Amino acid sequence: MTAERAPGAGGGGVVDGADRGDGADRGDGARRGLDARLVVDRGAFRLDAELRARPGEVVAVLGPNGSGKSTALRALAGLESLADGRIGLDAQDVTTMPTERRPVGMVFQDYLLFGHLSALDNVAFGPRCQGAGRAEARERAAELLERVGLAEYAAARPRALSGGQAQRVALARALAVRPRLLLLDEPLAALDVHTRASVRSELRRRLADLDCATVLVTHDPLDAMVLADRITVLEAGRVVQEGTPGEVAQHPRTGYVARLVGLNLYRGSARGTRVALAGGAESAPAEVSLSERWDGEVFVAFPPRAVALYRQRPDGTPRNLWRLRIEGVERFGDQVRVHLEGALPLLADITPEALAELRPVGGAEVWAAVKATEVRCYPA
Ligand SMILES: Nc1ncnc2c1ncn2[C@@H]1O[C@H](COP(=O)(O)OP(=O)(O)OP(=O)(O)O)[C@@H](O)[C@H]1O
Repeated sequence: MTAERAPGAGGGGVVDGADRGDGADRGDGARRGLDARLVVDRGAFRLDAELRARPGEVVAVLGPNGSGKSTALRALAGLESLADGRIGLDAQDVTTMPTERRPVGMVFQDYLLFGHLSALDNVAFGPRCQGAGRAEARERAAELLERVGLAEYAAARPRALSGGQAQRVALARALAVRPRLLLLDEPLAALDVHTRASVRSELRRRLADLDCATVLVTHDPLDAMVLADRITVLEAGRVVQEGTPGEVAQHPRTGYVARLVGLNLYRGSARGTRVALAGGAESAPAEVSLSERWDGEVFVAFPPRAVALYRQRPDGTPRNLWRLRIEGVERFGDQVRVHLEGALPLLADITPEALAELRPVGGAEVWAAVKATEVRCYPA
């Protein structure tokens, strides 16, 4: 479950058994996808971060303002030169390769579509720059617009597109250069709140279909949780945590991460007002009840402060009630954060007085309750 650090010099970062390499260009054993150490000096600020993403994997770089997210993305795109480190892409060293020659597609925060070009010509722009003929570039652009569901908007100018559609054109444009690395800068920041949720789910599905490595930067934990397979958290130019969204949410390693992902988050399958959770690890799948009806694959989330803990089974049973084991307790601001395990892993923030009343001894079992109205649900 927990992220492992590669042992030894030059290792660092997260590895798994199947892909344990040191990033050297060595044919079979070489790491595919992105394998980078980015060192950028900007006077008082220094970015020194390792970033890895396998082909088909989406890695979110999450961090507060000024933590170096944009610097990292710009360095990957070749818009920022490295003081030290290396950028490997599918075992090729692209550290000093000029931006325009890198097999990298980028979606900028406000999409930066060319206002005077049609959607089709916007998408055809990259292939044209790479030397494709006009007909070939437009053919590839048409295919990509179709893939993002915008075939009928080929002739439209950017100003005639909604925010979500403009984002799809920007994505098609980035993919048109057949990138081995896709970079997304705050991909949902330009959208209003109502559009965000639907575009987020749609973008997730599109990213899941890609076979290139994807790195996106965001300061919104929800975007990172929903869009990414793995999250790398940057603070002050350094990686402070990395892992799957579940790992990062359940085991914050800094106050920033804990506040940021102050959510219990699960994925599951909804039917009516019940969600059967996926991947219940060693235990039987738990269920979460909702206050409204949903169907299909969803995320359910609720904050630790929405959890009440009881020694005895409470009367007037709330719809979500689990018997769980206390695994640990720590101070969390003026609250106490209780780590629970069992049918589902859970964080509960309660007052020190409430903890005193529970009188937990090691491994004690308690009842954890969450009102269905506290549970947020959104499409996976
Ligand atoms: N052009 C520049 N020259 C010098 N320092 C810069 C420049 N641009 C950014 N910085 C500094 O580099 C650091 C990292 O900035 P960066 O924009 O990468 O952070 P970020 O995590 O993307 O922040 P935000 O979420 O606000 O976009 C900051 O301390 C910033 O002040």
